[in-house]
Amino acid sequence: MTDTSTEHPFLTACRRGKTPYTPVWLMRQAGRYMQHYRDVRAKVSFLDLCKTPDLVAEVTVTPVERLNVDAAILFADILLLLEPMGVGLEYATGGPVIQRPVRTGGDIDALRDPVPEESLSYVYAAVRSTRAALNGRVPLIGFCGAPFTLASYLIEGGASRNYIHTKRLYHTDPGAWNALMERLVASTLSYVNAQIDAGIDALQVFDSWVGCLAPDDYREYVLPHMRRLMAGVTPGVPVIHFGTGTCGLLELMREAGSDVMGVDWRVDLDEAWSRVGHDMAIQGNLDPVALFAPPAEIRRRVGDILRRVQGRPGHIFNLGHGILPETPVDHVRAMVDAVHELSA
Ligand SMILES: Cc1c2[nH]c(c1CCC(=O)O)Cc1[nH]c(c(CCC(=O)O)c1C)Cc1[nH]c(c(CCC(=O)O)c1C)Cc1[nH]c(c(C)c1CCC(=O)O)C2
Repeated sequence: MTDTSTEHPFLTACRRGKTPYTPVWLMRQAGRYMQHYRDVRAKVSFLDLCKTPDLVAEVTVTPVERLNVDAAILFADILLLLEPMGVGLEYATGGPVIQRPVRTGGDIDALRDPVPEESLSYVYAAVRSTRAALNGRVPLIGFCGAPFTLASYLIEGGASRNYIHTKRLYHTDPGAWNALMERLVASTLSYVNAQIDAGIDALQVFDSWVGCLAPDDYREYVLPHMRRLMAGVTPGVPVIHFGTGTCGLLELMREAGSDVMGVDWRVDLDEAWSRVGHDMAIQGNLDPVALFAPPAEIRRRVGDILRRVQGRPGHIFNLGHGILPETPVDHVRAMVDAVHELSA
């Protein structure tokens, strides 16, 4: 795994090449389920942690060492890009809060356009210090939020159940909606292309909440923006496109143009793969709650997912969404070992 002269299996799988085993990493692999992370967070707030490159490197690398996963994901957050837009980003105990949500065309006009190279320079410093700490052991994944999911936080002011304000904006003022999405795409592209310049090896675009949309609304109000986003990413770095609840959207999401499709557990992986097409790689898709089962049951379920894809090159094993804070660490390690052993 320390041999940097050959490409790492994670990157080979993103390009649908044959690998000696199925590579695996986990969304939220750095987080509260790990004692080490809780110890760090006892001393520093979430935002200050994100803004301290040496601490970012430490919490990014620790799960790689403890779990033996095949990729690291930079410790950051999709909402960091919203802070320099001037809307008041805060991480409260109940989750992230936007203090001044945008609801009208006037609110959208008043947003600042972030200059990521300046206001988010701490992210690029974190990429460099994390790369140095990883020392070529595994590739580093950078990430961003997709414009729909970012817009939903900006408009709702936080998490949402029904996305009423978000949907009402495109129902009542599609011009303002498209202006907001265009600005989010432009800022996101400067943000991620500078992550690529700083040294990330792959990019994951999180459209976590896009599954709330009817397919016609996705096609009209989201897909054109996703296409421009994917087309604007500096070539050469594989792009993973992830969402949850996307069973009704997979064929449309394919048209956005990523290299890898990330799917949750609500769809069989082989069905998802044939629907997006075997000319794309696929990532997923164990239910995060399956990690609360006994290790023997976890292993059986890992085997079920691996059997569904029948060793076809281009599968990256992951959960269908992030690890939950209460998850037992030894069960996570048992899952990673099961993926490596059963796929070898
Ligand atoms: C929707 C979204 C957010 N952030 C992110 C998404 C997309 C992924 C998904 O769908 O879960 C992405 C994200 N957020 C975080 C990472 C770090 C890398 C990793 O995956 O390990 C990543 C990739 C750290 C974090 N981001 C956050 C935490 C918890 C903060 C803490 O330490 O208290 C972490 C580890 C805060 C955050 N940030 C966000 C929420 C909803 C929350 C609160 C939920 C929670 O508390 O788990 C927005």
